[in-house]
Amino acid sequence: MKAIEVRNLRKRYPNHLAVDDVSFEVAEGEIFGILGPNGAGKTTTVECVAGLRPFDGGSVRVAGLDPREDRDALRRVLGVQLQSAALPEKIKVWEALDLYASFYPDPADWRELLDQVGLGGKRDTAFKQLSGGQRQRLSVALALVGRPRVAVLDELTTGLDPQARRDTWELVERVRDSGVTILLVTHFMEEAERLCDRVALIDAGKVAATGTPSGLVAQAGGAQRLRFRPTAPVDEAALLALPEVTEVTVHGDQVVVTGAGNLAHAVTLALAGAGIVPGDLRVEQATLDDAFLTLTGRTLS
Ligand SMILES: Nc1ncnc2c1ncn2[C@@H]1O[C@H](COP(=O)(O)OP(=O)(O)OP(=O)(O)O)[C@@H](O)[C@H]1O
Repeated sequence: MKAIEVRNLRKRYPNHLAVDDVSFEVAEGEIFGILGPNGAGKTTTVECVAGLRPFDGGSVRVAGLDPREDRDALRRVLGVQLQSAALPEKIKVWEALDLYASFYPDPADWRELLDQVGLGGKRDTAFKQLSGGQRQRLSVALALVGRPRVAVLDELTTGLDPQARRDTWELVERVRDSGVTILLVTHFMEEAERLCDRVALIDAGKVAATGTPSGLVAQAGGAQRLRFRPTAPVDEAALLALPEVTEVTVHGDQVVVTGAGNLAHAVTLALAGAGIVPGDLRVEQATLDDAFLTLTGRTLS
């Protein structure tokens, strides 16, 4: 059985078709990403998956359960961390966890969970006194306190500084290693590339493509770019004749070579043969953003 199955999901708000046709499957133990720009319909999709929003068409199963019919059973297998997790300002960290734990028949030991998310020293701190990163980690702990099989994490690292973001990524990996399947919503390409086993690229309420991050990049052409300042003029035609090269452009004293395969090796070898040194050589790999652009004509940001 798949951990999550979404088929032809459709959700219309009064003035807006937010989710037009979204289908994907998530296997047990996967970190599955929903990646797309602001307004693409990501949050609406996961809210429908989590049983928090009615939808107009299609079907959703989480661990075989229908969020519309099996609400109580769903609550026991699914943990949800949403973008706008609002807690009372004065509630202490331990009180929030204790409260959430009381909703479940067999909750996790929240003291252990606090240590796992790195908030062991903050148990008596009021919610309003936590930093952004600490609030995010508390929201992950709250999503996990019911020992879910599946966790939904929405825009988990938005607003965090780079170090807090990396810490949160490690936390998510540890959660997955403990056996939880994760559905992760993000509009950060780096986050999807770093964390996700597979990704659905969502644009304007539709899935543009689904696959592994590297597979999606390769599917969209998998282009690489080399930039360098040659010590002597390059023979553009000779570079273009290499099977790895698709384009050569010269901007002032900088040359940009685009291609695929073992591009860096082929080009540097050809340059060496001509006695040219590629100064300031930089190799740029195509990213999920490039893949998104190729597939949709839009960028993620
Ligand atoms: N409650 C609502 N009523 C009406 N329209 C809504 C509602 N919630 C979202 N929308 C609209 O639906 C579209 C999809 O919103 P959604 O929040 O699902 O996108 P998203 O991909 O999660 O974006 P973001 O990353 O900005 O959260 C947007 O155009 C949004 O303005």
